[in-house]
Amino acid sequence: MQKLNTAAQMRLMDQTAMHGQYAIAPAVLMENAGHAVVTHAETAVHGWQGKDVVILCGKGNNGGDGFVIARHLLNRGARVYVYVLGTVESYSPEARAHLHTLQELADEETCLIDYFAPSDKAWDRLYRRLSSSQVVIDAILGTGFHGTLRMPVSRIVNMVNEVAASGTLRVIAVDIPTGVNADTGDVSGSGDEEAAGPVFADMTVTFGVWKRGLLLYPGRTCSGVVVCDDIGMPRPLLTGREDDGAYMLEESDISEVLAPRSPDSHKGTHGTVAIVTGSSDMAGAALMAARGALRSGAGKLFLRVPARTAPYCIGRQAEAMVRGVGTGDHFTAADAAEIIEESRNWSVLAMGPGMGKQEDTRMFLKEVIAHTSCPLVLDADALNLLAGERDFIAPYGGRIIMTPHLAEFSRLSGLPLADIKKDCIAAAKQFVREWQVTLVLKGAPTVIVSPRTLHAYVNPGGNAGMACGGMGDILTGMVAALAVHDGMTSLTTAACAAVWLHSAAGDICHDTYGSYGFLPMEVADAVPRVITRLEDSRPLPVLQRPLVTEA
Ligand SMILES: NC(=O)C1=CN([C@@H]2O[C@H](COP(=O)(O)OP(=O)(O)OC[C@H]3O[C@@H](n4cnc5c(N)ncnc54)[C@H](O)[C@@H]3O)[C@@H](O)[C@H]2O)[C@@H](O)CC1
Ligand SMILES: Nc1ncnc2c1ncn2[C@@H]1O[C@H](COP(=O)(O)OP(=O)(O)O)[C@@H](O)[C@H]1O
Ligand SMILES: [K+]
Repeated sequence: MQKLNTAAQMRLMDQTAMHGQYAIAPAVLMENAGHAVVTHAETAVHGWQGKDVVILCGKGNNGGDGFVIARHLLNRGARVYVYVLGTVESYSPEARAHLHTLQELADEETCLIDYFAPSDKAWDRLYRRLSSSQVVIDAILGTGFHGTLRMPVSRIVNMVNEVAASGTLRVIAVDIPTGVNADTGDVSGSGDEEAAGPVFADMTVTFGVWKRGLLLYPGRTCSGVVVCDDIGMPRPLLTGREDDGAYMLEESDISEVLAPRSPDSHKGTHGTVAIVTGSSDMAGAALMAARGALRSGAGKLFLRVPARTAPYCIGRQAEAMVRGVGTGDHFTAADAAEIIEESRNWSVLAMGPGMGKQEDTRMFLKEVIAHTSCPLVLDADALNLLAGERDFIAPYGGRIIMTPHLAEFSRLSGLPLADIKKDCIAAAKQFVREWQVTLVLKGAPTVIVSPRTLHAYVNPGGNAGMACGGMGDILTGMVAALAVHDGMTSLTTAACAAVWLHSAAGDICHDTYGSYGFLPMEVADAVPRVITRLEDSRPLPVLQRPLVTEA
């Protein structure tokens, strides 16, 4: 699991490393940062020897990294053209020291330093320099960026993007591309066509730990391939938990929590999953949720649908035990007692996909939530029906997982869609603080938040081929099956595992079909292969350990 930090958390990390107990000299961290960029980017640019490299150095410490980069590139045989956007006095002591060293190396031939002062001539010179170079290093702004890019940075960035679009210039970003908000992934110019956009990099070498903006869209689109280098930060700072933590899920996190099946297990060991959902014209949603659960290892599966939906479901998924409830084409309050009674034998209950939005279905839903005791997975129409029902839900939140996509989340929470998109991690955490549920905010990427710790887990996988009706229904069944998977330590752990497996199965389908036309059922059918891959990759039998520390 990789930490995903905000700019403020990075500042604190830097402060603790340099001025706290560890007392690392600031120039050393900057040295390590610059050296890391040169080393990691070497393969991406097919070697530095003989390359012409433009290094754009802003007036903060990101620019300071640029001075270090220039020195190391000279040693590797490149010619460097360093554009300095700050004044010598304005730099931090460590950046100034590195600039001083570089000045000693300036020879007008292999190392040219230009204190950039905008003028027609200067712009023209920069454009020609970019056009005749093979690589540009974006050391303009790092985690200190906020708001919208201002002159002269805005024009420089536009120029870099324009020349890079011609295809001959590789763009390497230092720490984060200039113009990407490290906390949110929002970028300069979003929503304002007049404003300058961010740098679009081929590669970003980031320092210490990942910044959230490198993983969240649209920032992720600007970052290219991301490499994280620890630059010698003390280990406790790299791995310690943060108060407002966010973490990126990785394959090893999931393989460690999915316990191998015990050879003498039986169907009762693997959980009795109930899916209570569907309505007259949405039988498919119920069937897809059922398939998601079965392909994720549910021991037994009960499917309960409205009476008139049952004929479309019976026999379509032979493994599911299907029955119609009531008399109509959607659930009504009168159907609740039967489900509540049956739930005594169920390990988990999922509701919502294709359930419809009738008022009497809302009554049914609230009755079932209030009078059952097993974990509940609520998706799709169940969430639409519960919009604004925070006070009703919160007391039951400890056993509820909600899996909204962004539009459902907007309806449910009352937050405008644009605000959610601007900072989805903050929106998800705020919601969980109030509603007290485990939240799976689906999208690209999907964010899971634990109600106990308020930590956010971000799943980087999946692909645009998964943007297809029914994909979420599969996930609903998967979350339910994993919630009662042998050895899961919390609903948050189960939700993380389900989301990761779902996206990895989607990525297998992408490998086969590309971005178009693979089906939700095919994603479900790929899940066992993902689980097998995880089992095969395990070096040794592992002891169960919690993915999510809930203490
Ligand atoms: N010890 C440290 O602090 C280390 C920091 N490092 C580097 O330092 C960077 C952070 O340095 P800083 O905090 O100095 O921040 P930056 O270098 O990102 O830049 C801050 C400057 O940018 C200006 N600025 C902010 N928004 C702007 C906008 N919209 N348009 C134009 N100018 C804008 C600010 O006024 C400020 O002068 C990191 O990203 C990393 O590259 C590395 O050297 C590793 C060690
Ligand atoms: N571009 C994408 N990248 C990654 N995952 C995606 C992408 N588009 C969709 N998905 C995933 O597919 C699923 C779609 O769910 P949802 O919108 O609820 O579909 P439906 O309601 O039609 O079943 C979510 O898990 C989402 O994260
Ligand atoms: K940068």
